[in-house]
Amino acid sequence: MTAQISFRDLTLGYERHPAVHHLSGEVAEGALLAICGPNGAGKSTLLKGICGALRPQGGSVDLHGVSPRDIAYLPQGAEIDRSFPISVYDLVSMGLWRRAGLFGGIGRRERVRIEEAIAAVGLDGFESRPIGSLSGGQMQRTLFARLLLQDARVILLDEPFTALDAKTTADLVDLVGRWHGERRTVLAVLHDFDLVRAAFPDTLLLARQPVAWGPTAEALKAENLLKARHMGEAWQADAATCPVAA
Ligand SMILES: Nc1ncnc2c1ncn2[C@@H]1O[C@H](COP(=O)(O)OP(=O)(O)OP(=O)(O)O)[C@@H](O)[C@H]1O
Repeated sequence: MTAQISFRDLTLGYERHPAVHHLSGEVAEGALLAICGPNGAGKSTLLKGICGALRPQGGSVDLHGVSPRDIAYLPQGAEIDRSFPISVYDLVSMGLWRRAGLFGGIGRRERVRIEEAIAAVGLDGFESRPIGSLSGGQMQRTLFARLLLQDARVILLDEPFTALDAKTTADLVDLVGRWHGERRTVLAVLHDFDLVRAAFPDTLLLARQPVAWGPTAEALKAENLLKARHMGEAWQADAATCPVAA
């Protein structure tokens, strides 16, 4: 196995409060990994640590030559500002900015790629719509089209299918499968265990500390889920203490 991401006794948190700690292990290049766990388990925090938005309080994340800037990261819907006055076409085209630059640089070839990405997510005809007028599902399709253009080796998705209908979910899960087929490394935070079992070969079950990590059927065994739940309930009481970060 060639490692794409290595965690070494990683601790991530906010001020002195750790949200993820004692995480060690490797994500293989080309892996399709679900990250599951109770609310507040540190799942979003882990993605932020991988893409460099949050610096480790302890330990390290090694991306094996991939720059954090070359990672495609889709945050939770709530963190995306939809009041910004921009069209579907322009938002999708931002997926090319690393190559084309922020201003100009979009020629005929790039325009074809943008149109193809919009078509691939089923949004033909929506090109000039302001993003503020889109439904939640249409917005998520738009963001996936932008990811398509980013052409990243590592893709991080934070609850990408939450509040989507079955058809939109199925279409976007297909895109994730396509990235997996292209041997990109995809990590997705998910709460829907049925979906994880159906579409994600491997799972990291997190409750601040790793509870289980491996083939999905094994990681999501009832006893592991129970353990994660108990660990989740336990930290509510004394969330502020951590011998590692203190
Ligand atoms: N910006 C922040 N400042 C301070 N604490 C934070 C911040 N963001 C998250 N936290 C805390 O860190 C812990 C982990 O949060 P995180 O968002 O990573 O959990 P999660 O597993 O993604 O949860 P959920 O399933 O509810 O989205 C929580 O206790 C949360 O309150």
